[in-house]
Amino acid sequence: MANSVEEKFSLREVLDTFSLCLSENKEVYVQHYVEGWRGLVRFMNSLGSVFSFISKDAVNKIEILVNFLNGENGAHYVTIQSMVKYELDNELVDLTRRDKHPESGCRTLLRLHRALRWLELFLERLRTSSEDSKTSVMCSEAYNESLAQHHAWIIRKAAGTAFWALPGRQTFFDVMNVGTPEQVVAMLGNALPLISEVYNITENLYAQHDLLQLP
Ligand SMILES: CCCCCCCC/C=C\CCCCCCCC(=O)N[C@@H](COP(=O)(O)O)[C@H](O)/C=C/CCCCCCCCCCCCC
Repeated sequence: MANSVEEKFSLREVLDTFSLCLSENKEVYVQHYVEGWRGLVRFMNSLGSVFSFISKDAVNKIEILVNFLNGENGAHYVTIQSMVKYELDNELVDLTRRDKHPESGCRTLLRLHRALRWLELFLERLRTSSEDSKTSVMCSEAYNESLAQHHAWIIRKAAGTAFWALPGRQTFFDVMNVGTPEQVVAMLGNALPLISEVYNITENLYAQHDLLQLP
């Protein structure tokens, strides 16, 4: 009993983790970024095994970044900015096709970065939704506007099927464990600008170095 209380998911805590991502000079801490994703994956796992193919991929990418952070060159992976500089300076990124560095930090983080755009779009829809809005529709619209453009047909099909298994809006809100729908809306209103800022800083950094299409 004590365990289940301790482990109860709170979306507020997860989104707070994203607020820790930014340093004073607006660099993005990799540690907090992956912690934020870990929390989101926990939330997704609580929705059922139909999402496990998605969470496996996310966990795999989180682990790749954690291994860099804990590895001998970990000091270079403290922020996304230092990671990009280190990997580019040392030719550790496959720029045109996957070859010597198929799992660089830069390409791995890019996949999560694209997913962060999906999250931003989905949460914004959720924030402005009404009682009869369908989470499956909000989720697939957000997906089609973001991640889908980078996914093969088979992945899009599987994702589209999984979205139909999403619980309704009220159950979703309950699992988020934030409080009343009004409190959820307020919390999303506070969290979204932070998520957008992390997204925009990363997007600009990747654009500046021409890294947005890494294979
Ligand atoms: C209101 C509560 C907040 C919502 C909580 C959302 C929880 C979401 C948690 C995790 C999201 C999944 C992140 C997925 C990362 C996908 C990265 C990716 O694009 N990987 C593909 C490309 O990788 P490489 O092959 O190039 O290495 C890979 O092919 C993908 C495979 C799996 C399918 C990914 C489908 C993504 C759908 C995202 C929507 C998740 C919906 C969850 C609904 C709660």
